[in-house]
Amino acid sequence: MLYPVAWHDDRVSLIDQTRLPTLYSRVEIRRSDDMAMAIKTMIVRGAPAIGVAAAYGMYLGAREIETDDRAEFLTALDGVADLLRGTRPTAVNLFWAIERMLKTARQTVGSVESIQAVLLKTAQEIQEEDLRTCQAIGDRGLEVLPESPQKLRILTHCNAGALATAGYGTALGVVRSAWREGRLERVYANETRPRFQGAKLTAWECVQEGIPVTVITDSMAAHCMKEGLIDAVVVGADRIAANGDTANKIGTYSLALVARAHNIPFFVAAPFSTVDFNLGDGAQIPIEERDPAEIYRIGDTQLTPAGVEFYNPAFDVTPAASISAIVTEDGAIPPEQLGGRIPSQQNS
Ligand SMILES: CSC[C@@H](O)[C@@H](O)C(=O)COP(=O)(O)O
Repeated sequence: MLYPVAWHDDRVSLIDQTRLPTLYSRVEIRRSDDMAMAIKTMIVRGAPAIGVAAAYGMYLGAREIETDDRAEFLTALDGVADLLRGTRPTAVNLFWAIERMLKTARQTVGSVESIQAVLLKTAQEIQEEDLRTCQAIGDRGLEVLPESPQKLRILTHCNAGALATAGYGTALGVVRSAWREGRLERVYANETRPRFQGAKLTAWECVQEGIPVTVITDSMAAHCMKEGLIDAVVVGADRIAANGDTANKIGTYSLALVARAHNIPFFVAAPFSTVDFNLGDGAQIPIEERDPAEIYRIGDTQLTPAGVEFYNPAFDVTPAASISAIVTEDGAIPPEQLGGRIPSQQNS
């Protein structure tokens, strides 16, 4: 199993996802500002993995605070939270994990040292919970996949795999479970412009596990559906509003539309930590805009002439009505019923 975030004695070890698939390497993180930078530069990426990384970032920041005074400590910890919150705006798991760490710190009675110890334990719990959650999502996904053909061809977008979570993955968790149960023929992976998470990361994960994978460019999805090559689409999510509208990697929305046009089921696989029950609908989800260089340059190659302008939104919002079901750790939920399913810990 792949673990993109790992705690080792006194530091966090991250798989450097900017270097895959050419090079598998790990980056050692000892400070909260380095963790913030790792999230911003996408050394670690994918909503649940960002949440886990931010939780450890909060602990690293807590460890850096030099005071015995509880009030001073909690004020300084708010500063760490602000630093980490400023890294990426769309994936709600980031904010969810930071809030949970802050709440834990405020509720812990005792010395600063004891709060620091509890924060490390909480970050580890968030990580372990996400791994269990993803395994549950993967297995519960089997309940909604089409019954025929016996072996399915599943199309996915971006990377919602082990690399994007504590391990196992959400959308790719469903793929992994289907593969284990003999229900998968192959994965079609959209390359996912502009950063190629599908071509680089999803394909790499599949190759690691011997799961047959075909990479296509994003513009080929409709054609492949028309050719009868796709039985189901399964994607992850960065933030889901209470009405089921779902923000995920740019290109997901058009994929949902073409899936509907071809009568192919379109599933979102995500943990409850990705649902933002405070937002009534997807129009309120903040969409990250990234450096235009992601569009106009690949490696050292400049793709466009000088003088053109760019727009580089990293995510889009798929309306709930275009989603067949949201596969959570509690099973598949019709998007319109999501609002009634606030888990108790998010209700408080
Ligand atoms: C289980 S990960 C789900 C999403 O976070 C994933 O599909 C995605 O859009 C990741 O975007 P990224 O910009 O690579 O962080």
